[in-house]
This record gives sequence, structure tokens and C-alpha cells, in this order.
Amino acid sequence: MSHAWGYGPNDGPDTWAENFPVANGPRQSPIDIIPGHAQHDPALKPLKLKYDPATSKGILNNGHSFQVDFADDDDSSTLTGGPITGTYRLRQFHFHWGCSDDQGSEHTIAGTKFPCELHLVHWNTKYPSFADAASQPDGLAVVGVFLKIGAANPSLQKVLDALDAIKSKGKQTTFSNFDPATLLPGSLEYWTYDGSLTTPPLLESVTWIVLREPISVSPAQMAKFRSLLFSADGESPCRMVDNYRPPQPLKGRKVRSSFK
Ligand SMILES: NS(=O)(=O)c1ccc2oc(NC(=O)c3ccccc3)nc2c1
Ligand SMILES: [Zn+2]
Repeated sequence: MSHAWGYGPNDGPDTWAENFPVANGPRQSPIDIIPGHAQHDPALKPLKLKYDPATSKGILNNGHSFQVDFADDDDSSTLTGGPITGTYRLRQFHFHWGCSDDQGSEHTIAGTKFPCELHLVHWNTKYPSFADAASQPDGLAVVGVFLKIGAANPSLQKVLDALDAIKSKGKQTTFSNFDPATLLPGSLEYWTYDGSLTTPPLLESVTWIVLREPISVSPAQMAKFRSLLFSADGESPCRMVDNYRPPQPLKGRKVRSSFK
């Protein structure tokens, strides 16, 4: 039975532990990253992100966010290097954002919230599928990228231009030939720690890789994110905003940095 969860007063993050007790587990995400507490690890490798635009398939409003899905039946779009061993395949990317520019990100940096955060979700090919990987401690790797208010982002605009077609929950449309590498900042320096999915089922299977450098987003582009609906056609309209989980207890975990 799928458990109805959301971001409202009656089904939001503070209620998730009722149906997903792992919400109070030892490696939950997101977290507040305190740069002064992170330990530089010289053994960490550079991130290698190799994405083939031909693998981008469609864009979907799933009622919690919207996601761009990728074909993951071969190693065309992969993450290697960084803190991980082996090859992880890109499955989807999505975002979390706020009702105003002073909130919206899931990870925070010494308490600072960004208006939006991009998640690129990858699964470990040592397992047969995403679903199998998602239940393993080393099954998933999510690259997080902060969005900071500034100049309009032309690459992001390609994604935002598709949102009118998926305004309400359950709507999807094709989204071809998009290169997610165009959403990455110039520097791939990162923090990394062991964590979880930030939405139910909150599985503790994610190696988080949070990039230090944000990408830009304009106020008008943020307004476009906020034009989406949590609700389906025929339901009372509910604006898709504040779809972020707040930072969770570190519980003794170490955060490492790829940079000094
Ligand atoms: N905010 S998050 O931690 O990046 C996060 C949170 C929850 C997630 O559930 C899924 N499921 C699939 O992608 C999927 C892929 C293939 C088949 C079914 C589901 N990805 C997630 C990422
Ligand atoms: Zn996410």
C-alpha cells in the first residue's frame, strides 16, 4: 500500500516517521554542512560525470517535484570517481525549492538556505536495477547542486520551458536530447557523506556528493518552478512550493571535502 506523504501540515516531514520509521535512523538526509567541520580527504578522486544527451527521455510531475528521466539500460550516462567505487548510472534528476527565495534547498551550508537544489540520482551497476540498489548501503549516489539567485540560466530554462505541459500531478511529456552536464557549475569540488533519500521511503542507501559551487537561477525562473502544482487535475489546486526536508541530525557522521 503506498503511504500518502507530502510537505503539508498534516503529511509533511515531521509525520513521515509514522509510516517510515527509518526517518529517525542513523544516516538521514539532508544535513547542514559546516565547512569548518568538514575534513579534507586527499584520497578523494575527482568526480567524473559522463552524460549522453540521447539518454534523456521524459519529464514528469510526480506530485512531490518534477523529474527528468533517463534511459539507464547501459553505461551511456554515468558517475565514476569521486568518493565512490565502480560505476553508477544516471536515472533521473529533480529539484527542491521554496515559496520564496530565502528557502528551498535541502542541504544547507552553515545554516544558509538556497532557493533551490538540484539532485542528480545515480544507481550502482553492481546491482541489477535501481530498485535493488536503493536497498543497499552503497546503492545510490546523488549529486546535489545549489541554485543561487543571479543571472538567468539558459540551460535551466530549457527544463523550465517544459513545465507548462506538466503543471499538475501525473502529467508527463517527452524531453529529448538534454545534456544534464550543462546544469553543472564550473568547479566539481564537493563535500561527501553517507546519507539517505530525502523523501519516503528515506532509504539509507545514498552516498551524497554536494557541489561547493552553486549554479545561477533568476527570480523569474524561480517563479516558473512555483507555477507547478502538487495537485492533480480535478483536485483543488495546491502550489508546488517548499518541497524540501529540513536538515537531519548528523549522529556522529563525518563530512569529507575534496578541497582544502
Ligand atoms: N531527494 S533524493 O534523495 O534525491 C530522492 C528521493 C527519493 C527518490 O526516489 C527515487 N526513485 C527513483 O528515482 C526511481 C527510479 C526507478 C524506478 C523507480 C524509482 N529517487 C529518489 C531520489
Ligand atoms: Zn531530491
